[in-house]
Amino acid sequence: MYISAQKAAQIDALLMGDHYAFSLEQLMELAGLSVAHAAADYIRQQWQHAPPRVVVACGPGNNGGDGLVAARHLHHLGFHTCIWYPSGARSALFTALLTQARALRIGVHHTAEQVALRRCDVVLDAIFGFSFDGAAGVRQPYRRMIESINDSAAPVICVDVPSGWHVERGDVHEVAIRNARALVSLTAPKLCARRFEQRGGAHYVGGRFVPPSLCEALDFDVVRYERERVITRIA
Ligand SMILES: NC(=O)C1=CN([C@@H]2O[C@H](COP(=O)(O)OP(=O)(O)OC[C@H]3O[C@@H](n4cnc5c(N)ncnc54)[C@H](O)[C@@H]3O)[C@@H](O)[C@H]2O)[C@H](O)CC1
Ligand SMILES: [K+]
Repeated sequence: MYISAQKAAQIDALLMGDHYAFSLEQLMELAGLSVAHAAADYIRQQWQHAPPRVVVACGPGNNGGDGLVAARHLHHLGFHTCIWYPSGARSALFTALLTQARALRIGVHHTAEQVALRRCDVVLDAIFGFSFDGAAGVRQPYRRMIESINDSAAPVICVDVPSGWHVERGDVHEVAIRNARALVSLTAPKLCARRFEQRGGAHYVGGRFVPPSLCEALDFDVVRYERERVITRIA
């Protein structure tokens, strides 16, 4: 069930290829919806009385896009949410996601100072996913972003991969998210999720839309989902 970075990229390419014809918009919406449901489930178990502010930290790629979608769904689920997005939108899709968030009065910030992260916040880490390459370290402004999340000691819920972790080998780099409490794997857990589970973190999987023929073609399994749920907790 645990897959390599290469297989994760192959799954995405096949989903968006001629045979299955999903659009990136569709996949991101499904991913972000699953992330919001998993984050809400985790937060409601941990903070029964005073739900925290959720700071959604978004990186420059599609993992960041999942974060932008999740921020909107978390708002609809009743959470106080803000977005931390240093790169700004780089395509019409991301511009639309920001417009949708702003229309809900979700704050969109560029710097750590504007976000003013506090220990009582929860961070949704959507900085890097399965395309992270840590061989030459983390480039700015994301190095600073990860360091200030670590300095805040706020608990972190990670989208697909804890940012800065090696997608397969886990927490082996100098700059990486340290206070990861929960992980939401998308479609199938990446190999680093094994290390995450060994540390006792809560592990959810989302993405209840993958055609069985695609699993067969690429030789991987998906988790079982109960009733009408879009996420399942596996650890
Ligand atoms: N199948 C699904 O369920 C879907 C999952 N999705 C999410 O997409 C990400 C993968 O997205 P991708 O755009 O390929 O890459 P990332 O977001 O992981 O990051 C690429 C981004 O980061 C920059 N970068 C890479 N290494 C570094 C570094 N060392 N320092 C600084 N910056 C770095 C790179 O230049 C790019 O800009 C997956 O994990 C899911 O979360 C999709 O939503 C589609 C469906
Ligand atoms: K992440």
